[in-house]
Amino acid sequence: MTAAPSTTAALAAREVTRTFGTGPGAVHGLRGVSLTVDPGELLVVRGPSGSGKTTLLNVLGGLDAPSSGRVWLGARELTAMRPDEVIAVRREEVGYVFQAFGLLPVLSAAENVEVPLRLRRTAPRERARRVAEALDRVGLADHAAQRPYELSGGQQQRVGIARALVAAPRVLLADEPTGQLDSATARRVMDLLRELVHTERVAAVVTTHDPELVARADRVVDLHDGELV
Ligand SMILES: Nc1ncnc2c1ncn2[C@@H]1O[C@H](COP(=O)(O)OP(=O)(O)OP(=O)(O)O)[C@@H](O)[C@H]1O
Repeated sequence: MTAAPSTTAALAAREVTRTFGTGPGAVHGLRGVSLTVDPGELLVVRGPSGSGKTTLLNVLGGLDAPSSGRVWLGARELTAMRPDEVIAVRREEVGYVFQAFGLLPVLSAAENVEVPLRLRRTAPRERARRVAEALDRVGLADHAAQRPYELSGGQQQRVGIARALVAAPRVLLADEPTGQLDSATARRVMDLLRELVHTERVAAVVTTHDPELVARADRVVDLHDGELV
């Protein structure tokens, strides 16, 4: 019997498993993971390499389907949707921050931030307004025209955060977002991420090994061999 998610949770997973392959060689990426994240909450998922952190984020964000179990974004069950519905809901509801920033090198900071709005077919004037606002929130209003290679690592990740939040998603997923930053820069980026999660009321799931990042969580869970412990 699978319990229904709390009505206030922005994100919920119940008894999620993800198995790669079959038979004796099968790899159990996730084994019965259940969690909920509320709006404005920063949940850190900590775990050693290979514990299933990336697999969990992929399943929570609808980039991968679980082998069993259920996932909800708000009241909508991702695991009950057709693939095209999942893609549409993902664009509407989920922002991603990547370890290696994931910026397109030929685009300026502003154009990178604009990408999710173009995917959602937001009108040009509204796009320009939202991009300027998002860059301002991450302190990069004066760097809008610069390409990623003209920015520091911390600035590039701030562009990544602006891009993830520009379309006001319900959920933010970040896989080792400070993994490529020196510790002082990582602290500043984390402080910004935490502040934005709280002010924008987005439900965030962030994976990390970084103790600085763990210290800034509202809640921490540990993943070991695909299980929450
Ligand atoms: N597409 C796949 N096919 C087969 N096995 C996979 C696949 N993706 C992940 N795995 C396996 O599932 C387990 C969890 O992997 P995952 O990448 O989620 O771990 P992780 O905690 O994110 O690790 P890291 O911190 O090194 O990124 C590992 O044993 C991995 O080899």
